[in-house]
Amino acid sequence: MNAWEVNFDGLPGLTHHYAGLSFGNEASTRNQFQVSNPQRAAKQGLLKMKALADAGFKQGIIPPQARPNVSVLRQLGFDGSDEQVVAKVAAQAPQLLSAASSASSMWVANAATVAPSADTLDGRVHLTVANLNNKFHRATEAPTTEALLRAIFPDESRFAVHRALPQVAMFGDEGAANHNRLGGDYGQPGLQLFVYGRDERQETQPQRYPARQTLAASEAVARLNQVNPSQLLFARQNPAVIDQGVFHNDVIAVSNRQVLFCHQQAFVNQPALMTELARRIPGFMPIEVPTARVTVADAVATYLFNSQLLSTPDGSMLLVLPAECETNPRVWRYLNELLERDNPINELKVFDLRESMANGGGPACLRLRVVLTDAEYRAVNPSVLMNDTLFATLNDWVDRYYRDRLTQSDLADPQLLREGREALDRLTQILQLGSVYDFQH
Ligand SMILES: NCCC[C@H](NC(=O)CCC(=O)O)C(=O)O
Repeated sequence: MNAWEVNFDGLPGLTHHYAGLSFGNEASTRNQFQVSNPQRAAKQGLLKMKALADAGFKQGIIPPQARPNVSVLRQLGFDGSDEQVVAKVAAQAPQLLSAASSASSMWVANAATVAPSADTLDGRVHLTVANLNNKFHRATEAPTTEALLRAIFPDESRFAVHRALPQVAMFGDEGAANHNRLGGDYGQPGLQLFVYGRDERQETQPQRYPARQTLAASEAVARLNQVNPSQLLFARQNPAVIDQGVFHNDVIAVSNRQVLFCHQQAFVNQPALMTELARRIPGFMPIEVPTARVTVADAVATYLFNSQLLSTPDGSMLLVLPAECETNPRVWRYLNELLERDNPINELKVFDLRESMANGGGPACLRLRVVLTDAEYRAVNPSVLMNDTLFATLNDWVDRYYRDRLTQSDLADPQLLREGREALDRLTQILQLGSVYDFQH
């Protein structure tokens, strides 16, 4: 079956700011209380989407969530009108207002785990929403993520959207950021490699930072997504790299078709894993970057592996990288040698995504990959697919509603709440999504 990889990018929201909410994500901690520029964040995201759409890749968009999240603040005991809720939390617990205002839903690699129809027992595309249980500000994303995915993939005869796993640590699930699909053409059955950081039943844990994804969660997602059991493999991320800031597997590995581009220290028992992958994937091509060339610290600082590895029509591959890779001489030298070597990667494309990067989100974090057949692609809500008109409309929309400067104290401004709702109401019309936000009900 002919199929495509369609990338759906999350759009940074109007309250994008640096709150230091993600312990274990070193960029988040380091940049706490820096001044953000939500308008620039959104435009950087839109430019990546447009450039890839112009280069012939299929590209969609996933809108931001409504923030501050007033309903979660009510759940925590703040009451009154919506404006009063915001005023009270700002005065009594500004860190909670910050968490309830996070624009973290932009990192849609954590929105869900996707199984293409070629891999599933019922022949539908399955998407299981991630519970993001490890961080409060992210765990609140799940219900709206589910509503958005249902609005984007409405045809239940082709798409199955599953709600998030139970919200407990045992089932901590971070979505596609800990999931790789390897194989041949996109439309052929692939091998789904689920990567977990923690298995509550055994094994040592990272010492310093939390492991967000559990094996029990990965197993449940594979069941929900009806992945053919013969196409499944579970592997453990190296706890030592989690302790160095690799909070998701997509900070240390990226795959496309037969290629797995990863650091030498990415996985536990890595040589055995590579042997197993070589046995199960025809033409498997690992590209393992040795520590002697690029350290884990360099990988975390530059997000070398948080790149998008995209197939071009001639069968070669393109690596989409954040600008931080270009300014690190070791990483940049390695990448340029990679182009010369015998492998499918023959082009690098660099994007300025600094607003997102400063919170620990690179090119791969910003996109959710959904492999779709022609018929499935035609069943996607067409209004979310990127083209010249949508790009122009969204740029105007960003200019109209987004601020170019935001700090923690600005979150208390009741006008920010009103601006956000007006903007998202308009956005759901542009993208023809119907009523997906709480405030619209
Ligand atoms: N895949 C990239 C996810 C980045 C995200 N950062 C954050 O939520 C930081 C938010 C802040 O600190 O303001 C996270 O750690 O889950």
